[in-house]
Amino acid sequence: CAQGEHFHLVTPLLESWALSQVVGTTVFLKCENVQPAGSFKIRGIGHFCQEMAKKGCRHLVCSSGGNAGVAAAYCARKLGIPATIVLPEGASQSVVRRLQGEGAEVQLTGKVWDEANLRAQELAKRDGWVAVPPFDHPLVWEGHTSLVRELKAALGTPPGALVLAVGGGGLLAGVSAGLAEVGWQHVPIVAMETRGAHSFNAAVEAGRLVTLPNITSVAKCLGAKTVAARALECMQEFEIISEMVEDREAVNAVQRFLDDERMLVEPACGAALAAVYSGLLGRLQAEGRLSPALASIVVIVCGGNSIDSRELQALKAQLGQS
Ligand SMILES: COC[C@H](NCc1c(COP(=O)(O)O)cnc(C)c1O)C(=O)O
Repeated sequence: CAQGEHFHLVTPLLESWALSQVVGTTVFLKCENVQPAGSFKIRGIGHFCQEMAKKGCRHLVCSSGGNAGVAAAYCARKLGIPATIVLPEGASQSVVRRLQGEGAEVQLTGKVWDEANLRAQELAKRDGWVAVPPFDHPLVWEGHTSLVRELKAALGTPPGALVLAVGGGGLLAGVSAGLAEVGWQHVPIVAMETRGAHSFNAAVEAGRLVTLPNITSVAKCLGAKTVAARALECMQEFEIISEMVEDREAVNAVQRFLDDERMLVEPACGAALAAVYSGLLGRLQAEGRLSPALASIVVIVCGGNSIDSRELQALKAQLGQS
């Protein structure tokens, strides 16, 4: 559909010489970090907000680790609807500043997203208010499918594997739906989390939804204590490999990506990039869980606003990295 009909951009699919060297096969980067509002979220959140506006919603309220909130605030401004964004207390100042810049009211409450979400659900009871789900809603997943249509248009033939990060599982659910839509349902998805925000991996290991006791990872934007049920269902319908990396691997990947491609992304995105930089993809090939001869690999560079050079230095110091 014409650009004017949706808020997201068609993003570049860059062939990365540097990451291709690391993996030994062609790595394409789907650059969602250059989307308006700074991450892939605009796809699903934009679609949801536009549908709610058509139904006469008068106030949007979004609980978020940060990026869904920035997307919701951006959409609200474009739609001329007031927005209230509820974030956990530890949310990065750069995100709070950005939200205020978008004209949204910001509330900080709770230690993790799940607690902020309780406040958003309360506020959504007000007349004309609508809660914008950051990851667990069919309209959000439907909006995210646009990413896969763009991959199909750009590549023609399916990639050997797709790498993405999992927080609440909305991106995974949307990409899976997109793969089914374009006939690529057999493309393996490497679903990455950081330890301490690994609600999807815990659910996969247990065979049922698991609620983590807390979020201990620095990747707060992956910090949903329970993954969406739909994400776990996708395990039955698609080729999904659930993997976990340490915080230091995710932050190291952020640094290496900055040096390799001159783009700064947050640790949530570093979790996906760590599949390349930590050697995990090579290990999966050696174990036979991925084909040794992959035609190409697409990494979804999900982006994220919760990072700047000062925060990266602080993270490296906190994790004892030079
Ligand atoms: C608690 O936070 C959930 C959600 N962030 C989710 C997120 C993800 C994972 O997407 P999901 O699996 O939640 O759809 C990946 N990469 C980035 C940069 C993200 O911000 C949010 O912003 O509210």
